[in-house]
Amino acid sequence: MTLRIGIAGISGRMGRLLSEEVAAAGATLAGGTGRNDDAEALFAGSDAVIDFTNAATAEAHAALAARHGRPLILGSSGLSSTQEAAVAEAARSVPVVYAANFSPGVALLFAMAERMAAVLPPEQYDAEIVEMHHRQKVDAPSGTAIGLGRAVARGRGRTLEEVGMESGRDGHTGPRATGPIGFAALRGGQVVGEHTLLFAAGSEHIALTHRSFDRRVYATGAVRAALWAAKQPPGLYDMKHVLGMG
Ligand SMILES: NC(=O)C1=CN([C@@H]2O[C@H](COP(=O)(O)OP(=O)(O)OC[C@H]3O[C@@H](n4cnc5c(N)ncnc54)[C@H](OP(=O)(O)O)[C@@H]3O)[C@@H](O)[C@H]2O)C=CC1
Ligand SMILES: O=C(O)C1=N[C@H](C(=O)O)C[C@H](O)C1
Repeated sequence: MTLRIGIAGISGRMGRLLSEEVAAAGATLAGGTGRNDDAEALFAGSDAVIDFTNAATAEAHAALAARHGRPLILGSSGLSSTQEAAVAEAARSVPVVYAANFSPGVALLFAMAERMAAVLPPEQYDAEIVEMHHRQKVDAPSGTAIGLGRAVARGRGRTLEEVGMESGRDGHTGPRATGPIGFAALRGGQVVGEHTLLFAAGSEHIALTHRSFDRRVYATGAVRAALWAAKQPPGLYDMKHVLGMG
């Protein structure tokens, strides 16, 4: 029997592509919801649910996934620490794949960022993250930019909260502090998603850039994650686990 996958946010930019990718993967589209639909019924009638909606809805859907015993694939970004704690709580009873970015390229970028940060001393190499997205995006910095920041902090043996984030520089900011990671967010046009991590030192710069040209790459990754998650024990996973890198 094929896996029945439900899609929360089915009419959105990602939701429409996800419907196509579910069919392309040979799975069954169990149904989909928008803002005014019955999420309870979606979870009851699906073997796994993919959510690309928004932060508040993602939190509610994490609780529904746990209540119905359904794997959850979570792509929504902009979650607060409290909302992320609710996702982690759900992952105690069901598999949850929570990825800031479902493209394989970004999974590799995170791994490389962590390794580079482990080698380049923060006293000499300032880490700066620049991202650009389409004008409809509502959260900043992007989930992927925050994920990159977390990877850099991890490479430096700390958390992002410990090293600190410097974003929205404007006016008389004073010299750059040593340690915090800088973030800049650009918005405009129809840019699907671009991220650059820059390590800047006195005598050299090294930059890693990822560009998505088609958001289908995220949809393919999310469906792959759903098929994978359906066979996993409860736990909090991300794309590196799905790709066998974790
Ligand atoms: N992790 C990843 O790889 C990626 C993550 N994203 C993230 O996914 C999210 C969605 O992105 P995108 O598709 O571009 O955004 P859209 O705004 O195009 O789509 C979101 C959809 O969710 C719907 N929605 C809102 N509230 C609910 C609800 N309570 N129940 C069900 N559906 C609801 C919206 O409906 P309505 O229009 O009625 O409000 C809308 O159709 C964002 O957080 C984005 O950052 C995006 C791309 C890749
Ligand atoms: O909103 C988007 O479009 C995207 N959101 C994700 C993010 O916040 O990182 C992933 C990708 O960059 C596209």
